[in-house]
Amino acid sequence: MEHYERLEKIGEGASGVVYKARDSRTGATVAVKRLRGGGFGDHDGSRLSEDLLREAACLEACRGHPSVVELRAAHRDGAGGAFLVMEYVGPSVAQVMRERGRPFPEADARRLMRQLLDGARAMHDLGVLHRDLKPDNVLVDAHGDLKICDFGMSRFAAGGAATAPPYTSPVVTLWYRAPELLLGSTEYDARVDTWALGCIMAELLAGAPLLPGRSEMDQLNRAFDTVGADDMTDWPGFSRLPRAGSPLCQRSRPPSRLREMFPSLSAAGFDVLSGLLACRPDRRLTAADALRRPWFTDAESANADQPLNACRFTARVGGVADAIVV
Ligand SMILES: Nc1ncnc2c1ncn2[C@@H]1O[C@H](COP(=O)(O)OP(=O)(O)OP(=O)(O)O)[C@@H](O)[C@H]1O
Repeated sequence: MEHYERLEKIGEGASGVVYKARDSRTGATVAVKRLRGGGFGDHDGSRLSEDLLREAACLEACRGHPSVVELRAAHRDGAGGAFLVMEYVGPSVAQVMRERGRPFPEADARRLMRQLLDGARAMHDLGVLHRDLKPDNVLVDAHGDLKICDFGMSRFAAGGAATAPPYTSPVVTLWYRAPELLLGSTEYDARVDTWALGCIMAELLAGAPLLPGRSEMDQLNRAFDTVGADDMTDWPGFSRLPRAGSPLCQRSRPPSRLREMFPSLSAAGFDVLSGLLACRPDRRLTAADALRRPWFTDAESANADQPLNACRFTARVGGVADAIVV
């Protein structure tokens, strides 16, 4: 860590603290995430090493994709700490939305979703599940482009018995958690990420979270009441869900309210939104499917996706940083 001059704290979460820092060898501004110990398995640092290796390995696999934050280095220090050094990007979409205080127009939302879906498609092709996509984990750079960060919950899911299901449940922050996860699934796939991307798309368009649940069951109720239960009980994987017997699944539900919630969204935009937010995983769009829908492929929409004004984002960076004394 002696090469990194700590500048200011820029974030803090369950897995660690993130600082803006300067690499004294190159002068580059970087983000350094110090992974926190804690929990029984950390006594000898083995759990910390495992977490560091997994987050670093998933980031490393996606390295080079413009919509994924770039890993520069991963270190363990003598004091039992672990660090990830990444390119410094900028504020999160959550911070930008809070300070902006109003929804994004459809053309901006489409441009941002194209980047997020392309990053997700690339990571899913590589067998990486992010498992914690949310506006806090999407960063905005000085050009207004998005980069997915925080691979602390991610894991490899493809190939080899060691990576086959069952997977951990619960994963994903409550408001962005797919119905099958809320029902306890341990055999989920990349579509848990595309559900979260559907929630992010709705949030960009509405300026507020779509499903701000207070508990797992409240979250499931809100999901069913908003997008419809979509014959969830007929999904072939339904009977294997640990909470398949929940009375919430038997209750009759009104049809989806999504269209009335987004009346001015174009038909092509609604096709993507409703496809990402299909309750049944087998009917939900993958990231690759979504990118092939007319909202993204129409020549007119491709041309309309102009870059957002960079100043809109950079002006806010100083306001959200929390300066510390080094
Ligand atoms: N490369 C980066 N550039 C700029 N800011 C970053 C970068 N990486 C992380 N941050 C900031 O730090 C915050 C926390 O980072 P991260 O999500 O990786 O930590 P975490 O401990 O896993 O958080 P959580 O528990 O909330 O998921 C992010 O929301 C973001 O604001």
